[in-house]
Amino acid sequence: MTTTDPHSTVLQLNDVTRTYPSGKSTLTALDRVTIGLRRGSWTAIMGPSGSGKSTLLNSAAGLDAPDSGRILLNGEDIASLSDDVLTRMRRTEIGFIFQQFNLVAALSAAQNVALPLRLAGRRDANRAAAEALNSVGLGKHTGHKPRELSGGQQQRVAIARALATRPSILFADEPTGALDSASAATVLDLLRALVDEQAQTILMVTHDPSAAARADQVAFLRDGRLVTTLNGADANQIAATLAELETLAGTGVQG
Ligand SMILES: Nc1ncnc2c1ncn2[C@@H]1O[C@H](COP(=O)(O)OP(=O)(O)OP(=O)(O)O)[C@@H](O)[C@H]1O
Repeated sequence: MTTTDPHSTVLQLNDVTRTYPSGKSTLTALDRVTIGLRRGSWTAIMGPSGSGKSTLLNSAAGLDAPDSGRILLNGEDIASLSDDVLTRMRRTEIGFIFQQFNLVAALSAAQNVALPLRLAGRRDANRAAAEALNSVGLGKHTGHKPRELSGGQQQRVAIARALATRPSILFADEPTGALDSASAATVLDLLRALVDEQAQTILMVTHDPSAAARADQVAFLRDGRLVTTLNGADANQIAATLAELETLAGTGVQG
């Protein structure tokens, strides 16, 4: 399913709306969001608490179905896929990394990375896992359990695991939220290199303006709406935009 067109749109959300029941009314977590991610681009999603960032990530990853609108992954409408096909697609076309790494504590780094490859039926899972760990600079730590690794190293194992199946897109939910600034910088350098050198596509939710500044574009949500996008902005510009949105969040005032 992976396309090799260097300029292709990997992920496209068109007019995506997601509501939740809230007492007698409904809460609009995503309000007609439209955004496209080109291959080899890194997009950060920011916004005040409750603005819809997690809902956007979960919808884009096919974990949560929108009420209306379309989500296309490599041109395919994920709503049109059967559960089986969607599950298989998630295993191979989508990688996920989380704030708390979510590694299996009882397994070594290599076994953690081999897991998705085994699920995908790959016979060369061990070799591919070793290669993936090598590529994130952890070739000497393949036998270590998560507790024997630093937070930054654990996140790099998680990145190797997420990318082992060579997915079209990597979803990152606060990937540096649990890291000190030096480890965060190493992880962000790795993500940047994946985008620049391997044309990896990344969609990242973060509260940290300096993490968002490493992305190519920063999309800001407020009250479920995509209100503005910055390209190539520095951390100060991003922090200022976020602060402005935080003062307006929940007011219904259009920024
Ligand atoms: N399962 C759910 N049931 C009801 N309401 C929900 C549910 N999930 C999210 N919401 C609501 O939808 C809105 C958007 O939530 P979401 O978690 O996407 O925001 P967020 O920007 O990720 O917030 P945070 O930065 O605090 O993680 C919030 O008002 C939230 O309370």
